[in-house]
Amino acid sequence: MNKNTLELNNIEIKLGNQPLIYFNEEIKAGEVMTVMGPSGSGKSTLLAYIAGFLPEEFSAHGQVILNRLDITRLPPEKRNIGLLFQDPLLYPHLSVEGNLLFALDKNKKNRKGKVNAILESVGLGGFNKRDPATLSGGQQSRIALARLLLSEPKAVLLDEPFSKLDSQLRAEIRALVFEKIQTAKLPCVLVTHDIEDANAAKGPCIHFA
Ligand SMILES: Nc1ncnc2c1ncn2[C@@H]1O[C@H](COP(=O)(O)OP(=O)(O)OP(=O)(O)O)[C@@H](O)[C@H]1O
Repeated sequence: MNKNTLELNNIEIKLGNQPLIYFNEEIKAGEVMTVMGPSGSGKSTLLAYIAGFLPEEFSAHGQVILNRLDITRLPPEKRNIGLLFQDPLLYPHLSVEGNLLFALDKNKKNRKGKVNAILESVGLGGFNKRDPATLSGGQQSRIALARLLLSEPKAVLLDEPFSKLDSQLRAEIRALVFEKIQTAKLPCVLVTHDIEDANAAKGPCIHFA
């Protein structure tokens, strides 16, 4: 059974006429595939292709299959893919709770209960009314993770989400993110420059030239 699998089949991306990426890999449930390589080698471009927002300067072939469904031509909002970036990108005009409710389907029952539970699970129980600007970098990362989990993605893409954190905090947040990905049995692609991220991840490690 290949449920909860992200298949990247013969992905070929060019920038103008210039080949940038050729790529073929399968990421299983709970696995984190690490993508490393020099600046400009196409790491973020691969994530943009998987998520469905490749800029028009690029041309691409190949299939993105998520849980056996070909999502290659679906718009980003229909792909059920969660993203975390270097910046937590919290809405500054909303409280922590407001940020989390925003990510939660309006038709869900017990929305506040779900927010409380997810805050507990990322170690920030009771932070509901806090202004995101008053949170530390690590706390903001935890809220960004909570928001991602509330949106119930079927796969997760991480673009250097730990790189602004100091090394101890980085290890702590990385362990939390990997634990949640494993528990939810999600396939994940992690772009990073840090070999410690790659060592901590369970899954294939790819180097772009
Ligand atoms: N919208 C765009 N238009 C034209 N070229 C682009 C565009 N976006 C990215 N590029 C180019 O595509 C190449 C790959 O960029 P990409 O951001 O994927 O690299 P990266 O490996 O993620 O780099 P970094 O480690 O610095 O984040 C680079 O040469 C970049 O300049």
